[in-house]
Amino acid sequence: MTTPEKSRSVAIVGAGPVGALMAVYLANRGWNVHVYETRPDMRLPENKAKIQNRSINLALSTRGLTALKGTGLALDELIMKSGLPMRGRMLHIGDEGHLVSQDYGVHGECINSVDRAKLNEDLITAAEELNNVKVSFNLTLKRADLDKGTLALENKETKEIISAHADLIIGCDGAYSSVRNSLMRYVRLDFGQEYIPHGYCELSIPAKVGADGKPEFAMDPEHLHIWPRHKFMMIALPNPDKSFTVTLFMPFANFEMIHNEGDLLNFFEQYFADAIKLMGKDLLIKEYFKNPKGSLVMVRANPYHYKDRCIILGDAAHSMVPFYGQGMNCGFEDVRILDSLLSEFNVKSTKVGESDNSLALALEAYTDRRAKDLKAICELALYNYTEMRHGVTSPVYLMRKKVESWLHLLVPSKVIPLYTMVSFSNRPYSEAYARHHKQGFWLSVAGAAVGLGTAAGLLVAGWKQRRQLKDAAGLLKAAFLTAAQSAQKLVQ
Ligand SMILES: Cc1cc2nc3c(=O)[nH]c(=O)nc-3n(C[C@H](O)[C@H](O)[C@H](O)COP(=O)(O)OP(=O)(O)OC[C@H]3O[C@@H](n4cnc5c(N)ncnc54)[C@H](O)[C@@H]3O)c2cc1C
Ligand SMILES: NC(=O)C1=CN([C@@H]2O[C@H](COP(=O)(O)OP(=O)(O)OC[C@H]3O[C@@H](n4cnc5c(N)ncnc54)[C@H](OP(=O)(O)O)[C@@H]3O)[C@@H](O)[C@H]2O)C=CC1
Ligand SMILES: Nc1ccccc1C(=O)C[C@H](N)C(=O)O
Repeated sequence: MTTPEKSRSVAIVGAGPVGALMAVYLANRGWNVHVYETRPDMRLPENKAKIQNRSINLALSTRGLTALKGTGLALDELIMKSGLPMRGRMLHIGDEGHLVSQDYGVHGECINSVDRAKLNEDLITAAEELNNVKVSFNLTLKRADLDKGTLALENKETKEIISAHADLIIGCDGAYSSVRNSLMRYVRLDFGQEYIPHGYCELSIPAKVGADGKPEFAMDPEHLHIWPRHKFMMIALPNPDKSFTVTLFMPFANFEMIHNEGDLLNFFEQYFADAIKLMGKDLLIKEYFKNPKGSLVMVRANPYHYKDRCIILGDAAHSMVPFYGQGMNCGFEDVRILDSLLSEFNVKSTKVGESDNSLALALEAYTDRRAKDLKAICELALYNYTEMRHGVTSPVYLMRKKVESWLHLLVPSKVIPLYTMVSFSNRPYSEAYARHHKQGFWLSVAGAAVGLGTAAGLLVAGWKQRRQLKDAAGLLKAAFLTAAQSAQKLVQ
């Protein structure tokens, strides 16, 4: 007698961007999907006010777009309808905010500023439009029994505990994941949580009124604006209503030194004078004191799964600091990769007898293959903070960037800038990381050679002219530092 086929049911905990996208992918495979979300439905007008002023926009790039496209529902196009392409960084240097543009890619590649709430709402709607998806709000997962496949969920309003069942439980419930807490009781889960000493506060630059009375951007909207101040920084991303969402990242110790309006204005006059003009003092004061000072946490976990019963994805598995603009992109890539493994291991939408362990194998392969990539992007995200707040102003960094871009144009298969590999490709993060290090030595040598050559040329051509001597001295210094770095790397 053959065992009757059993439809696979999946409970996704968390209807954030990753949970909603996972729901679409699994529904496309014919699974029965139920998503449980602790928050109220943010598409309802009465709930909108509750989520205001929390990380309003996000940078969406190739990995995220590839996963959205992979649904076959043109979700990439839907989200990009209101996305604003940013082709580079605009640095606001010094007290007067002298502007310097640095392109992200040599071929005009862009990352895109998208509205977090709208993206999340669009994905939930796309999931709900599929017949086999149900989304329930106001339900908080309290605990899960992974062997039995049961979930205990609390109704946020009535506090009643309801129970649900699923063959597979997927934790997409963010950095403080409850599914992960349950998973820890079933597997020897290596786990780490680390707060960095820096936090963030969101501010804004409103649209200005144009000559025709219509709203206009107060700064160039095709850039991600950065005020690099070495130990801290401020950034701004454009919004479709022509405002900018500004985020001030700095050590909590510095936030704690600002007690009143006077302290705040003194601090901004000293470091971000050009931004005060754009924000307006009143709005700056109002937003700074009203908006929360968020913390920044890194979470690492391994493994990500338990048998064929549970897996964690997105921030639940790998919360990272936001500085590469990759957290959500990486979470979307998690979904795409898990889906491709379900195909590779021929996991059917129905379970075929007790001996069908295809799902367990697919989940195991996910942990095995994904771990090194998630480790790499978490490290890169942290590294990018130093680059954004400090590196972008250093001559060594600038020279390396230039040389790297030239070489990429000349020999694109041999030299690819790290930023291009991370933000404009789907190449595994660990490969990008390893390749960047390999390229590093030769780039430093090439950088030093270019620097020395240019400096020597300048010296010969204009040794009498002080200004050129100054330029040459700068370049020589950069070349020397680059050469010293190369030598150091060689010794290591
Ligand atoms: C300041 C800042 C800027 C960022 N900028 C970018 C960027 O530019 N680009 C980028 O790619 N990433 C960015 N990120 C990272 C990005 O926000 C996250 O990686 C992304 O939100 C993760 O999505 P997620 O669905 O895994 O988790 P979340 O977005 O955290 O969603 C989790 C969901 O689960 C729900 N939930 C939690 N607990 C429970 C429970 N017990 N029961 C039921 N539901 C639950 C939550 O309410 C939430 O809706 C940024 C992060 C920050 C803080
Ligand atoms: N990597 C990072 O540094 C950061 C990442 N993020 C990511 O972006 C997502 C969206 O951000 P946002 O909307 O601001 O998220 P929230 O700050 O609103 O938090 C989302 C969820 O996490 C819970 N939570 C918050 N702080 C803690 C804590 N210290 N301990 C336990 N649980 C906590 C909240 O529970 P409750 O509803 O009970 O308050 C809520 O369920 C986050 O969920 C996270 O994944 C956000 C901030 C920093
Ligand atoms: N979205 C962000 C949120 C916070 C901090 C940085 C970003 C970035 O996107 C940085 C961008 N990738 C850069 O390297 O210039």
